[in-house]
This record gives sequence, C-alpha cells and structure tokens, in this order.
Amino acid sequence: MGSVTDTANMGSVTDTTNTESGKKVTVIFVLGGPGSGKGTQCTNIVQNFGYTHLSAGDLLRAEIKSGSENGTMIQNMIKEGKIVPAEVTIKLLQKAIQESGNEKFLIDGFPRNEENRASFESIVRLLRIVPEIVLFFDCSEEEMEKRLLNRNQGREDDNIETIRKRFKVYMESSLPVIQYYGNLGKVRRIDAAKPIDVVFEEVKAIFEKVDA
Ligand SMILES: Nc1ncnc2c1ncn2[C@@H]1O[C@H](COP(=O)(O)OP(=O)(O)OP(=O)(O)O)[C@@H](O)[C@H]1O
Ligand SMILES: Nc1ccn([C@@H]2O[C@H](COP(=O)(O)O)[C@@H](O)[C@H]2O)c(=O)n1
Ligand SMILES: [Mg+2]
Repeated sequence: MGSVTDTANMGSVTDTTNTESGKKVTVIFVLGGPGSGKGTQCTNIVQNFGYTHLSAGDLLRAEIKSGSENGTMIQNMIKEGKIVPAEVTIKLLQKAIQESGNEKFLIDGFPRNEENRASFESIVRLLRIVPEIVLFFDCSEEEMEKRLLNRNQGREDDNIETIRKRFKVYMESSLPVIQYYGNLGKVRRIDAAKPIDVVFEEVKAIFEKVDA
C-alpha cells in the first residue's frame, strides 16, 4: 500500500485502490473467539502465502509498551476485555500497513464490534478497499477457555475473570460483525476445534482459491 498517504489524520487518506506499482491491495479479516487460534494460523499463512500479519491486539499491546499517551487507557480496556475505540486501533493498523511495504494483509482480531467495522469501512471506502474474505475460526467456549488458560504468554487478560468478559464481548459485539459479513457472502468458516495442522489444511484450501 505504498501510495496510501496519511498525514497523521485519518480523514486525509489519499483515495487510491492500487499501489504505485499498480498491484491490488488484498485485505483478509481474521475473526473468531479469544483463543480460537487466529494468531497461530496467521503465522502459518504468512509462511506459506506471503501475507503480512497485523494483529490488532498485538498492535495495542505494543502501544502500551511504547509508553504512548493512550497506553493507560488501552491497558485498562484490555484488562476488562473491552474494545478500544476504533480511532486508536485504525491509526495503529494504518501505520503498520504503510510500514510493511506489502500489498497483502491479514488483519487479525479486527473489526471486533460494529464501531470498529463502520469506522474502518468509512475510511477504506475512500480507498475502495473491501475485505476479500473473512476467515472465521469457529470453536467452542470450553475449548477456547482451555487454550487461553494454558497459553502461558504472560498476557494480562489470560485469567479466568477477564476471559469470561472477553467471551461475553465476543458473543454480544463480535459475532454480529461476522454475521454482517456472512450476509455479504464473504465468510469462510473453519472448524477451529481440530488440531493445528488439520485446521491449517482447511485454511490452505481457502488461500489456494484466493490466490488463484
Ligand atoms: N487448533 C489448535 N489446537 C490446540 N491448541 C491450539 C490450536 N490453535 C491454537 N492453539 C493454542 O491455543 C492458544 C491460543 O491460540 P492463539 O494465540 O493462536 O489464539 P487467538 O485466536 O489469536 O487468541 P486471542 O484472540 O486471545 O489473541 C495458543 O497457546 C495456541 O498454541
Ligand atoms: N480490534 C480490537 C482488537 C483487540 N482489542 C483489545 O485487545 C484485546 C486482546 O485482543 P486479541 O485479539 O489479542 O485477543 C481484546 O480483548 C481487546 O481488549 C480491541 O480493543 N480492539
Ligand atoms: Mg491472537
């Protein structure tokens, strides 16, 4: 997305569909419940299909670490399992997109609620970028809870109290976004309860079609 210019103001994103090299920008949203395996499978997709993986959660956690003025607000929201205002998250995504030099993006954990979706769409409408497809990692709460409690990555939100809050936000705010894209025929549902390599076989079949 080399020709997308943003003068630190989301309203001033230049209207362009293609990069300066004339290549098409591909955006794939990666959605699913907490612990469904989005990050794990994105790592596999990057290795096999040349996408840049942008995890909204990872970008927000990096923003906390950077000591930014929004850090405390973001940290408090993550601890409570709440969704950070889209304005903040989209700025981080835009910066990462610009810095990547790539044209193919997996946007993981975004849009997470209606406000995320509507804000993103109002910006990308200018760019005429629409998500190619939405990968939906579908997994039971029981399995996701087990995975999160065993993740051991030192995440402040991987405790049972916050996990329950994240599940509630997922059911109430994130699933409707998946349904929205489902109504547009964009959702590719994946049975994420299976072992990692089996899930990736299903993912691979989808990407082979996208890249065809
Ligand atoms: N198919 C799978 N079977 C068993 N364990 C898995 C599977 N996929 C991922 N895991 C493990 O579950 C944990 C959560 O996976 P991951 O971090 O990829 O989930 P996520 O969807 O990105 O979660 P979050 O939304 O919290 O970031 C990790 O410890 C990972 O190794
Ligand atoms: N669009 C988003 C994505 C994430 N968050 C916050 O980060 C937390 C962790 O997200 P993961 O995808 O890494 O699980 C999430 O619970 C939210 O608090 C957000 O606000 N907006
Ligand atoms: Mg993740």
